[in-house]
Amino acid sequence: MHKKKKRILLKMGSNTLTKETNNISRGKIEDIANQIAQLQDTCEFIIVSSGAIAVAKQFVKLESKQEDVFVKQALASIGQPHLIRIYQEIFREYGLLTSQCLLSYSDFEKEESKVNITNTINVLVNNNYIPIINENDTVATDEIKFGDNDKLGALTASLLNADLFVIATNTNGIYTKASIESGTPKTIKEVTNFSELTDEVVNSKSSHGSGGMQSKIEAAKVAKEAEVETWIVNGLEDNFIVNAMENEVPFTKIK
Ligand SMILES: Nc1ncnc2c1ncn2[C@@H]1O[C@H](COP(=O)(O)OP(=O)(O)O)[C@@H](O)[C@H]1O
Ligand SMILES: N[C@@H](CCC(=O)OP(=O)(O)O)C(=O)O
Repeated sequence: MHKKKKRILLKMGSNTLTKETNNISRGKIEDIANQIAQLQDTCEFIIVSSGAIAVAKQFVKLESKQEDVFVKQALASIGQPHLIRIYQEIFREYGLLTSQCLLSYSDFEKEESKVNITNTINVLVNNNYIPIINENDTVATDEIKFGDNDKLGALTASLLNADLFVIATNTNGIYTKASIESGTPKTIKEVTNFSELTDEVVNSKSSHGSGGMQSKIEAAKVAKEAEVETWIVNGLEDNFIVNAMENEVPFTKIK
């Protein structure tokens, strides 16, 4: 009998996509494609990817006396088609098909939009297309102001009944605060109760990151309410999804 595939929502931040440089890493996108190709018989993927602003910054500097956020929105508009082109080129080499969906938080508050998102994405996935989702930064500024696309990932994972929400970041999951302070970071392997985490988050984030670990914890809460399990994994490492599945690397599971 045909077994139902495990639906995985993968969130890639700018930081992991650039491997902490100022350029999008084609190698990282190849790593993602390679993993999806390895897992395609048992898993189906939906990707929430940032990186539009980072790509645009590689080749354009916008002149504007306007607020920073307007400039970011314009950069996102310039970078998004390039970001998707890079995904499309690389994924095609692995025999994988891609599509683009631009969403915003407010779309998740309207019943009609929710039904439309679900229907579109289900048709895409059922036809072996991998939807690549980003915030529609022309109309919404939630994520470029506060978030990390983490919440967008959580809302999408919840709406689309994902079996697993994987947040790729630049640490081996959530570390204990004491271990960060002593300089030997130690991963919290499993979280069942969010109150355990309130004291662990420290006030730092990576070079391109915007929300820090707190926004990932908030996202995991949203996912948990919809009974979706979240994994926070180190997306800088090669084969990070497969290795987490095989328990070969430290990461944080939030059930
Ligand atoms: N307890 C913690 N464990 C791990 N990282 C933490 C913790 N508290 C804060 N952080 C910070 O959160 C960062 C990850 O968030 P962020 O920079 O927004 O990443 P991304 O760009 O992947 O979304 C880490 O690099 C680290 O500086
Ligand atoms: N939507 C925007 C970025 C949103 C954002 O800050 O995301 P992240 O890289 O996850 O911190 C983009 O694609 O550049």
